[in-house]
Amino acid sequence: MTKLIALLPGDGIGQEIVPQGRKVLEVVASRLGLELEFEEGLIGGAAIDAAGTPLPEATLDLCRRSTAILLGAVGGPKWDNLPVHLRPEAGALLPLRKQLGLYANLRPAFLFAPLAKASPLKPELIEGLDLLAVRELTGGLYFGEKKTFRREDGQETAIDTLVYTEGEIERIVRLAFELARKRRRKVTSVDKANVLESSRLWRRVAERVAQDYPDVTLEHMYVDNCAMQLVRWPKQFDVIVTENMFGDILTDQASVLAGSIGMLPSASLGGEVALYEPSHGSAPDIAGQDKANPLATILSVALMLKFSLDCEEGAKAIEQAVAEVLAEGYRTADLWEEGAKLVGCRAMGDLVAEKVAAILG
Ligand SMILES: NC(=O)c1ccc[n+]([C@@H]2O[C@H](COP(=O)([O-])OP(=O)(O)OC[C@H]3O[C@@H](n4cnc5c(N)ncnc54)[C@H](O)[C@@H]3O)[C@@H](O)[C@H]2O)c1
Ligand SMILES: CC(C)[C@H](C(=O)O)[C@@H](O)C(=O)O
Ligand SMILES: [Mg+2]
Repeated sequence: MTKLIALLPGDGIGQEIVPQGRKVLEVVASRLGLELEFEEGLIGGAAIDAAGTPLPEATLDLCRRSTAILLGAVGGPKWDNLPVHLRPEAGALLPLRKQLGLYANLRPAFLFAPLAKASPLKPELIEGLDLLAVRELTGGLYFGEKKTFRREDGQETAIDTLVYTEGEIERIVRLAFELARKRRRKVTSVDKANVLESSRLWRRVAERVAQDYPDVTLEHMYVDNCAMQLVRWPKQFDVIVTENMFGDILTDQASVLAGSIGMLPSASLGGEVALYEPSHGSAPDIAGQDKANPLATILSVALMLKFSLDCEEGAKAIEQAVAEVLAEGYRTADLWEEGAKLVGCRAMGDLVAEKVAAILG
């Protein structure tokens, strides 16, 4: 049966990287006999400009009809002065995640061996890095009550609220344990339980869930320590599970260990449709210049094959293709090192697509 893939390029480099992801997916599909159909939708600033709203009904409808979604990025300076809820980020990306029930955001930080020199850490600290961040995606500070008002003393005041229910915590922590079982059997639950009530609840729930997984080690770590440990000794981590905003910040940091933010893919799961997107943003500083690294998007396609299209073989072929292209010395500018062969976004997409074709025969 033909499966529908929604393509939402969005803004900035989103327009350049999504076509590379599609190209690679089409090669996998043609070699392995997957029947896929693609339909493009508007989101973010592009949707504001074309349709007057960051998340048009037609886009939501397309997403709901799809098996999986490949998203580029949203946002950019052009829309920065809009009220928060009308902006591409809080007006489109967050409601899309929420409405599709995508509470689990998986962000694997994996160092491809040829990129050891692109990492800021010494080779012995970084070689073999393979950690998985499991970020809660539809709760916490992003989704609690917010308001701005003038206090009695005349001070302009703003409030954001960090709310979690035990059910929201339990489902994400449970997923982290399930994933750890297929890996190195260690879960680090990251919180700020020395200060926050929501973190104290998070810790209690994590302890409770851990009882169902006696074969997996649970450790708790404060988020500030985690930020430090990530650059001190990242290989101590297997699966990190944490609340929405902590996960947002820690994963940008972890991406650099793997060479660049342009290397960090993501899968957002939990609903009937899953969403795949690179962890980075629309990179307005390099947009439209064919400089963006498309590998986070291409590796997100590998996650799509694994989690939504039941095609482990295609996912593995993409990962192998990326490894081989990097081993041959090709680099986008963010990964540049002496002696490398500099390529643009489209050329990197072509190289991976050709390699996938060769691997799958
Ligand atoms: N999921 C999303 O759609 C998403 C994620 C993060 C930020 N944003 C939005 O993107 C806009 C820009 O945000 P920002 O500048 O803070 O973060 P960003 O991730 O877009 O860029 C940060 C830095 O990383 C570089 N970079 C990012 N992706 C790259 C890639 N694939 N290849 C090479 N270099 C890359 C950029 O050039 C920039 O120097 C903002 O509007 C922000 O809200 C959207
Ligand atoms: C754009 C923003 C709302 C988004 C987030 O914080 O979730 C982004 O930073 C991400 O990491 O996907
Ligand atoms: Mg982020």
